[in-house]
Amino acid sequence: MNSIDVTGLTCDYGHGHGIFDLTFSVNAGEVFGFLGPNASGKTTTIRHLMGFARPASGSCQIEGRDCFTSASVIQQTLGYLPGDIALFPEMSGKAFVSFLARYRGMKNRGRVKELTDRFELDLKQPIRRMSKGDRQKLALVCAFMHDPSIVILDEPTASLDLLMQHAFIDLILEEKKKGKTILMSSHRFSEVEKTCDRIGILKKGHLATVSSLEDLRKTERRVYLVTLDNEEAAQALCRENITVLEREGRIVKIAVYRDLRSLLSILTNYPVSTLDNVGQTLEEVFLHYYGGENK
Ligand SMILES: Nc1ncnc2c1ncn2[C@@H]1O[C@H](COP(=O)(O)OP(=O)(O)OP(=O)(O)O)[C@@H](O)[C@H]1O
Repeated sequence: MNSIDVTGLTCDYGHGHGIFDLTFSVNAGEVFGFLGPNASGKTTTIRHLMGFARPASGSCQIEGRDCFTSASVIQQTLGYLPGDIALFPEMSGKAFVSFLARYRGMKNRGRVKELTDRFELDLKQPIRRMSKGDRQKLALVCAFMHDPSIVILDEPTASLDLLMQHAFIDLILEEKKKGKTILMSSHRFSEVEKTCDRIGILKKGHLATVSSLEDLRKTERRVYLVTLDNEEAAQALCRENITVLEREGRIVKIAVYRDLRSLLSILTNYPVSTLDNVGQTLEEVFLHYYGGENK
């Protein structure tokens, strides 16, 4: 059984906003990255997974339970980090953690100490006095303290500094080794690259792709570096009907889809000194799906 199943999930806010006919699943023991530009529908999807909203059509299930009709059961056991962390401001971190531990019926609270040490968080301070980063650390402690088998994280490192981002990556890799299932939305390519097995990319509420990182790297798109004899030729090449990613002096970086022949036939008219196939960074692949690439 998959841990998370999303089938035809739709929430139409009108004017093209929302999520449309999303279908994907997350296997047990998998870390699944959920990516997309701002307003592409990541939080809307996660809110449906948490059972906060009833789907307009389609459904989502966690371990076979419908996320909306079984929301309270799911919420009690799941680990969840919301995108907007609105915690009780007058409570101390400690009081909030105790409140949550009681709600979840937790007996063993050893994990709280381990997590606060890991993220260097002082739980004694009132939440209203915590920095944004501290509130995010508190939310992380709350998401993992009951050792859940499934964790859903909405931009878990948005407010963390570099050191703490590393602490987060270490935590995810340890949880992954323990067989936990994690779905996390993120804008940080490096963290996704280090932790995720598969990713789904959302664009304007539609799933642009669901793919393993391995397969993403081997996309049909190849990138070539063409070095010309002079800069004028490089400038002229950029005006051809090709996808130029960038030009630096005599060197032009070009994306090619499927067939190299049309590029080769154009290049026969140019003084080419070298042609190299270069590996793409994962960031370049993502940006291609995000739609930030110019012709
Ligand atoms: N309650 C709502 N009513 C109307 N429109 C909404 C509502 N919630 C979200 N939207 C719209 O739905 C779209 C998707 O929003 P969502 O918050 O899911 O995006 P996101 O991918 O999480 O964005 P970000 O990366 O900026 O956090 C946006 O255009 C947003 O304005």
